[in-house]
This record gives sequence, C-alpha cells and structure tokens, in this order.
Amino acid sequence: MKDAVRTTGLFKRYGAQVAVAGVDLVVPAGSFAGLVGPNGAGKTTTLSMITGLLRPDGGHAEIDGFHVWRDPVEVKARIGVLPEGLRLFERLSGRELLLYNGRLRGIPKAEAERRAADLLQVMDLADAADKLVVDYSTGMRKKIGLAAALLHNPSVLFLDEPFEGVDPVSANTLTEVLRGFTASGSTVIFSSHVMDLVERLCDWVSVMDRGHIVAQGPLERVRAGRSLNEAFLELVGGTRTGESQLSWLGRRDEP
Ligand SMILES: Nc1ncnc2c1ncn2[C@@H]1O[C@H](COP(=O)(O)OP(=O)(O)OP(=O)(O)O)[C@@H](O)[C@H]1O
Repeated sequence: MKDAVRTTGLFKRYGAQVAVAGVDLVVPAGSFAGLVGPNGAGKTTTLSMITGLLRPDGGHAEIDGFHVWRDPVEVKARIGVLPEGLRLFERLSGRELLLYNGRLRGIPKAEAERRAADLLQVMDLADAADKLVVDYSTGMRKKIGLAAALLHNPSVLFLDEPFEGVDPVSANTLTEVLRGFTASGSTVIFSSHVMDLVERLCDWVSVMDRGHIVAQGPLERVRAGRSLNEAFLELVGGTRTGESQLSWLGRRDEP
C-alpha cells in the first residue's frame, strides 16, 4: 500500500532538550491514524515538522512521496492542517474566512462559495456564518478551523487534538465527516490523549514516548488483545500513585 506519510530519522532539539529523537513515522494512505503519547512526548513537534511549520534538525519527511522541505508547493497543495493553538483571522466572519482560504488555494469563487456553504451546514455553523470569528466559542473555532482545512479537499489531513472543546453532538458530526473523508481514500492523522476516541476511530496507531516511536501499526496489532488504554500504559510505563506518594492528600485529622 502507498504511504501517505513517511518520515526517516526526524530529529529536533530545543537547546539541550531533544524533543524528537529520530522518528520513523509511517501512515498508509487511506488510514484514519492516531498519534498518541504522554504530555511532552513530541507529537506536536513531529506534526509541525511533517507539515512544514518547523524545520527539522535532521532526517526527512515525505507526503504522498513528495519531500516536505524540497517540494513545499506540492506538499502544501496536498495537506490540510488544523494545528494546536490555531490562529484565525478574528475580524472575518466564518464564511469570509472560508472564502478567503478558498482564494488563497486558488479555488474559483463560485466553487469556494458552494464548498463553504456545504461545510458551514455540515459543521452546524450555518446560523453563525456571518458572525465574526472573534465571537466564536472554543468548539466553534475548532469547527471553522477544520472546515478551512478541508475546503481544498486535501489528500492528507493533520489534526492536533481536533475534539478538544467540541460538544458530543458536534464531535459526532466531525467523526462522520472524517470517516467519509477516509472512506474515499484520503488520510487523517490526528493527535489525541483520549484513548477511547482513538480506539473507536482509528485503524492505525503510532505511539510516541520521550521523542521516540515505541509502537506503530494497525490498531489491532498495537492493542494485541488489550484495550488501547492498557497497551498505552504498558508501552509508556504508566506510573501508579503509590501509598507513599501524596500520603497527605485527602487526609483529615480528627480534632
Ligand atoms: N518551542 C519550544 N521550546 C523549547 N522546548 C520545546 C518547545 N516546544 C516543545 N518543546 C519541548 O519539546 C518536548 C516535546 O513537546 P511537544 O509539544 O512536541 O509534545 P507533545 O507530545 O505534543 O505534548 P502534549 O501532549 O503535552 O501537547 C517537550 O519536552 C517540550 O517541553
């Protein structure tokens, strides 16, 4: 099967801190892939390097066979990104934001308007389409960000914590949109801490810990008969709070 994403020895350090320590990430085309790992594992740094937002100190990354740093135009045309801490043009309305993105991507005006209307409808943002983005809630911002990332029909979609702050009804809608997207052969890669969600949505999982990939492959192989949460805790050495730790917490001394 063709790989949508392939990195070789991807490496990044911040001063003395090695954030990504030689990562070989592989995601087959058409996957709904989860990138999971504890806080500080290097997920955001890895995704930033793959999407061309951050230059690696070593190694390389390919998307649909195109080199992220050598063929940036080819790569940028193929990817959609919903980054962490998304910055939006606050003084545009949701609709204007989508149309502006459409123009940047070279989509003809009438087609961009049609796609924007479809996306606003599906994301349940039609009533807020003419409201300024600055007045959107956290979940609405996620949804308009996702709509903007989908507008040009990318082949590979990168999402950093896409469901954070999104209500259950909207999360369900997003899930359906993304499932339909991968069913047609496109690829989704998203980072999350919510194992149940990853287990429910993904058919491919990459587990990162301290800058390394510690497990990667089809969900069933990574789980190996356990829940993904159990597998995750075993892989990253989940610590249990022993009785000796925080022994004062919750204690009420009798007067
Ligand atoms: N701009 C930066 N300057 C210095 N150190 C950084 C910077 N960005 C990330 N780091 C460090 O790199 C490591 C990996 O961070 P990264 O944000 O990639 O992890 P993550 O897996 O996305 O974490 P989280 O799940 O908490 O979002 C951490 O130790 C972090 O402190």
